[in-house]
Amino acid sequence: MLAYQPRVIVNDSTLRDGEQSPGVAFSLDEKLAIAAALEAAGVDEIEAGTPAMGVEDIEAISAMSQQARTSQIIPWCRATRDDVDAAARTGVERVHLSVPVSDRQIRAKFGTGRADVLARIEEVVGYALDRGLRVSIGGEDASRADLDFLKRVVVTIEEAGGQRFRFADTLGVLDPFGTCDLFRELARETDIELEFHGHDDLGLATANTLAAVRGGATHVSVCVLGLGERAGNAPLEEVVAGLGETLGCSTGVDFTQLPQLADIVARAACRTIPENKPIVGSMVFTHESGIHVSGLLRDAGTYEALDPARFGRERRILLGRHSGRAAVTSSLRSIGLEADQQRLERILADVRARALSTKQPVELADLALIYCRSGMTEGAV
Ligand SMILES: CC(=O)SCCNC(=O)CCNC(=O)[C@H](O)C(C)(C)COP(=O)(O)OP(=O)(O)OC[C@H]1O[C@@H](n2cnc3c(N)ncnc32)[C@H](O)[C@@H]1OP(=O)(O)O
Ligand SMILES: O=C(O)CCC(=O)C(=O)O
Repeated sequence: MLAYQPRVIVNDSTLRDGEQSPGVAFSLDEKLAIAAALEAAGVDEIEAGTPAMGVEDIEAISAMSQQARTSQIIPWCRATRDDVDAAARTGVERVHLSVPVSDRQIRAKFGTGRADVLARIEEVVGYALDRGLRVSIGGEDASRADLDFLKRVVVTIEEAGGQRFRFADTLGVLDPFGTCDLFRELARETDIELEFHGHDDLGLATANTLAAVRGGATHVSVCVLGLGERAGNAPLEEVVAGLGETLGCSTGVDFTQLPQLADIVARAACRTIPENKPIVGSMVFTHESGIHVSGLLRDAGTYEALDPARFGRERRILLGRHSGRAAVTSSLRSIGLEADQQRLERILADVRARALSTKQPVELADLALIYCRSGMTEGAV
């Protein structure tokens, strides 16, 4: 039997933490388009913004909530009555309330201590429940908090009637083994839902998110393309693919929608998608090296663990400085050309030289020219 959830709920925060990326600002139309694309991809929950920011944000969250059919729209709030009141004005049914839980943040932000945080949770959860809202609580900086205190936090949430605790690795300082252990400890303490929100300061956000699920997290907080504060958050596309591929968990996300979703978000965020970005980068299903291509042409599984078609992508073979004979022969055949062994050697040498001089892949049109030239050389000899 699996020790972790076979169906993990995805909470996408592109429109909240994602928009907190320096310089990123989404218009209402962009927010509605992103929310629609997230829903079309099968994302369960959309953290849609921060009502405390003002009327524009309240109206945007409200508009997304009216548009949504299957995704739950959830506003992000601080743990205050005023923020709950602002959230209630959006007309949503659920609210997420965040509170610092590390001693360092509690002291700096509230000038108080742990008892104050527990009292705030109790008070504000009750306040939100009285307004007919379902409540989850976010523990900001949970990764630097005392574990025994975190256990008291989850018990307090449960007793107050909250339904979820989000563990935030706010500064991205956890490692996967530690994350898994922490979730095992918390899952032993409570029956409420447990969510992980990981930042990527050490490049570990995806790994930590998968480890949290392994430890008992029921929910994962992610952003498309890993947008978010500083180095960003765990990328939605990596987490859903990783959960499926490595843990065999389903998320309900339609992987074929991921490239389009990434394009919509990248455009709205004015960010380019790195070519090697897992799942959605333009080059991640493209192969050049001779040994790989020779293997792939016999059996795609030799050098491809992920089937590009599952992600709405296509395999591409490019010619370049690392190409071998099998790749060149196959590319020539794709444009109706054949070369004997000697001619193939000349073509391969030319392909490599061209790739080096241009620092670009050698396109099929270039290959056709190289092929013609190799015929002329042959005639001249
Ligand atoms: C790790 C994260 O991602 S946390 C989410 C970060 N998101 C944002 O900051 C959203 C954008 N923020 C904003 O638009 C503004 O900061 C607002 C509207 C939320 C608040 O604006 P202001 O009233 O001008 O406050 P300001 O930004 O100067 O400071 C934040 C205040 O929230 C308090 N605060 C911070 N976190 C919490 C919390 N979880 N619960 C209660 N209060 C909190 C701070 O202590 C500070 O209080 P103070 O004004 O009494 O000193
Ligand atoms: O408390 C939360 O909801 C998490 C807030 C956040 O974005 C973070 O701590 O990184």
